[in-house]
Amino acid sequence: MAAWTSAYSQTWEASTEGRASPLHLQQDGCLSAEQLVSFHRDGFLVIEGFATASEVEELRRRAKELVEGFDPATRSVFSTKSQAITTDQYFLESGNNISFFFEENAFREDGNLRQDKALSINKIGHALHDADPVFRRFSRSQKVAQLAQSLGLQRPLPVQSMYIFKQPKIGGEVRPHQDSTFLYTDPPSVVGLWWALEDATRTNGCLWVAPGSHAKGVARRFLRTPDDKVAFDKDVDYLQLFNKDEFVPLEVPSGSLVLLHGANVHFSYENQSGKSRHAYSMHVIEGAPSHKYLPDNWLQRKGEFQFEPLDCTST
Ligand SMILES: O=C(O)CCC(=O)C(=O)O
Ligand SMILES: [Fe+2]
Repeated sequence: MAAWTSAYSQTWEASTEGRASPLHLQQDGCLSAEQLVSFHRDGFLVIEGFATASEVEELRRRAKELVEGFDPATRSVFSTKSQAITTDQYFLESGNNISFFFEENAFREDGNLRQDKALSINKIGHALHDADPVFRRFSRSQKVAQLAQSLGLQRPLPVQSMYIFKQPKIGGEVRPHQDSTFLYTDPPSVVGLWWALEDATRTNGCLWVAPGSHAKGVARRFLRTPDDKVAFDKDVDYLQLFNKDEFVPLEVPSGSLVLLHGANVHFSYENQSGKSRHAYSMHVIEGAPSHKYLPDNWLQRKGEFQFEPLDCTST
């Protein structure tokens, strides 16, 4: 086991000694029965080596290109602390396209960027998996479809994707939250697929998850109001519901996939280190008629791209 192993996965490894690797996919590209048990028990699962080095490289290169082609005059700041900033039209429309969100601390008081735009962007979202050919290819690859199916999704439907930079020094904190808050289906079905595109460590702001937190259900929703604003339906302080010491760090090497149950509570600290922590994340729901994607979710598709399921015909 490499030096990456977090406190959590060491425990896992010890308790599964002698069995097939709990940290890798099976040869057939599916999750093992043990991995499924672990995912449903804990609300998350780490799979190392899911993306190859060349896939990681390709996604990183493409993100770099997208940023190079972006004109920072059209600016929007991403903040999980103050959602008010994200209520603008740019945010709402980003569910349909490729939009760029700056780090909160990217700007000087005079409004100019502190550093190069390539080191100032918090994330790109939220339709990379549909609107960009390179992200589309990876997101809709057979191995991703197979993984989604092996999680039990009948009609895996990706609804949101993000390239997250977690920039050196200014990479913002992501406050504790549940992904189903933002992409609610009735009944809930969201699974987050989060790929490390660089080694993620405690130093550069890895994910922290509360094992078992999904069992308490989804605490609140983030809604699009009838006048096209966004708001939470209630105030929830996750750190009152969970102690900080219930969270474990997921220190994972580049190429790892972290699966997050939609009700899992997770967060990441700001990145105070000099190293970035790039990640690509895609949220998938059950797209079968048994599950309804609610019309008051903030992310609604209009125009060119409609939601489109992963192609499971060849898996
Ligand atoms: O990358 C992070 O720090 C948080 C990402 C996240 O919350 C997600 O992808 O659901
Ligand atoms: Fe999340």
